[in-house]
Amino acid sequence: MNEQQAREELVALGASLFQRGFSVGSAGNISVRLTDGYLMTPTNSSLGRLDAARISRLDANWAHVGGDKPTKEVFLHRAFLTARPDAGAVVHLHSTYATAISCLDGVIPPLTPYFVMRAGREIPLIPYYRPGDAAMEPAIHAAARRAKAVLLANHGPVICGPTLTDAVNAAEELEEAAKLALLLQGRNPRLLTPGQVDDLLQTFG
Ligand SMILES: O=C(CO)COP(=O)(O)O
Ligand SMILES: [Zn+2]
Repeated sequence: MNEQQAREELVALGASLFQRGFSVGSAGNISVRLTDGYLMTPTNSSLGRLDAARISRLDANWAHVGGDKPTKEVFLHRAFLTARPDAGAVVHLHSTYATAISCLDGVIPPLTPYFVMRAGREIPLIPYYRPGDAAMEPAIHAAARRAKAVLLANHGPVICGPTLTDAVNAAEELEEAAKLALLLQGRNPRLLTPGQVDDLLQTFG
C-alpha cells in the first residue's frame, strides 16, 4: 500500500469508527507506520471528518514534516510503534465500555476467542496521565513490549495491529469484550480456560 492509499484508508476507517459511535467529538487518534515515517491524525480533529491531504506526516525521526499539527498523543503512538516492530498501526479511542472498565479495575476477562485472538492474553492498565503527557511514554513502551493493547486509566483503550485494518478490527473486538464484561458483571460467567487461551494464541497469534 502506498502513502496515498494509507491516507485514504485512514479517512475511511476513521469515519467508520466515528459513524458507529466508537469515538465522539474529537476524541481518539490513529497512527500508521510508513516505510519512511508515520501518518497520524491531527490534534483536535474528528475521526469522522478527516481530510486525507491534511493528515499529519512525521519522518522516521518523529519530526512533523507535513500536514496539520499531529495528535497530542504522539508519545503514546511512538511508545507502541517502537516497542512493537509487528505494529503497522495504532488506534486510541475513548470507546464507552473499554473506557468504563478503565475507570474500574481495568480487567477485561477472556470471555470470547476473538477478543483473545485480536487483543492477546493481557491488557495492562496504565496509571492515569494527563492526555498528551510525555511522561507516559516509558510506562506504555514497557507494557507494549509484552501486550498488543493497554487501557489508559480513566481515559480509554490503545491497541495495535499489523495493518490499519487489523488495528481497527482489534479495537472493535476490545470494545465488544469490554461491553460483554460489563453486561456479565456479577453473573459469574464461564471464562476461556488458560489452555483454551494458549490454544488460540498458538493457532492464531
Ligand atoms: O484522545 C485524545 C487525547 O487523548 C485526542 O487528542 P488529539 O485531538 O490531540 O488527538
Ligand atoms: Zn484520548
